[in-house]
Amino acid sequence: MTSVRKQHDQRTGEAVPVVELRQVGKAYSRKPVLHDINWQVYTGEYWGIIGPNGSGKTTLLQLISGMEQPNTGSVLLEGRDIGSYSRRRIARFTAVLGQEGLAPLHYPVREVLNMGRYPYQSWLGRDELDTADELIDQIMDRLDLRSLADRPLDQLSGGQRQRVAFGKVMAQQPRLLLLDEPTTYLDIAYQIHFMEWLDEWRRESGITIIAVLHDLNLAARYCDRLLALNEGQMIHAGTPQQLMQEEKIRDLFRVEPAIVHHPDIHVPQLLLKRQ
Ligand SMILES: Nc1ncnc2c1ncn2[C@@H]1O[C@H](COP(=O)(O)OP(=O)(O)OP(=O)(O)O)[C@@H](O)[C@H]1O
Repeated sequence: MTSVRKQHDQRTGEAVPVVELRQVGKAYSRKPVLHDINWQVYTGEYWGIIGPNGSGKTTLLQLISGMEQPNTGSVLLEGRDIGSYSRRRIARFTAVLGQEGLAPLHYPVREVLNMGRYPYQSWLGRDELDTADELIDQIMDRLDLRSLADRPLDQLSGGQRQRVAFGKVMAQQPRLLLLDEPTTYLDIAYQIHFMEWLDEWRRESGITIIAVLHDLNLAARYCDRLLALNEGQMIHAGTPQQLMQEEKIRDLFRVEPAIVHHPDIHVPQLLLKRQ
């Protein structure tokens, strides 16, 4: 797998954020859904976005992926306004994995993984990476997909399709990975496998990850930073230790929390008391 290098400002020598939001606001049909978001994400960071339903998490991801445009402020990728990038350039830079994974189409798994290489292929289908086939093989091994290589997607379970979707974004070799509740359809064993694969990939390649996660315990365990949104406002940004505090979780989600510490890895974990 290729590794991602940190970008620096040539004049000042300072690290340039991979993603920067400056005073970003977004409204749908005049209804504001994000207000004045200022946020910087640096190479190799792993951010979890948390917050109640409807707080603007998916909209934030859509602004960073270029699917939606802000009404006010600007979104920058490596210091340049996202509007100045071509579609193909964004497809090489950013990969998006949603909770739905992939539609159950009649395409074999290997071909679907190969679709992740489209941004690198000429119109004749030639990949600019000579070792693209080996890359796909490595990904299939890592994700336990070898035995499914020739099976069409529409004969796989939802969880298997989600693994294929993950393989496809790995094949895309992005610098930035955006995940929207990626573990929703996975059983608890695959949830942990998935988060471990992601962690391994990040450590090897230095990829930057931003993930919307409803499961605060997974977020606290794997992310090194959390951003909390409430009604379109950025309420907190900090480490899991800073955010996973009873008062903050109570205010954000209107629940009665009890924070305990994981017995092995000493990260804060959430239990819910009866209301
Ligand atoms: N395409 C759209 N058109 C109109 N309103 C939208 C659109 N997309 C989102 N919204 C509204 O924007 C607000 C934020 O939605 P968003 O999906 O970003 O929230 P979320 O935090 O991801 O929610 P959830 O946790 O339920 O997935 C909601 O009130 C939603 O109804």
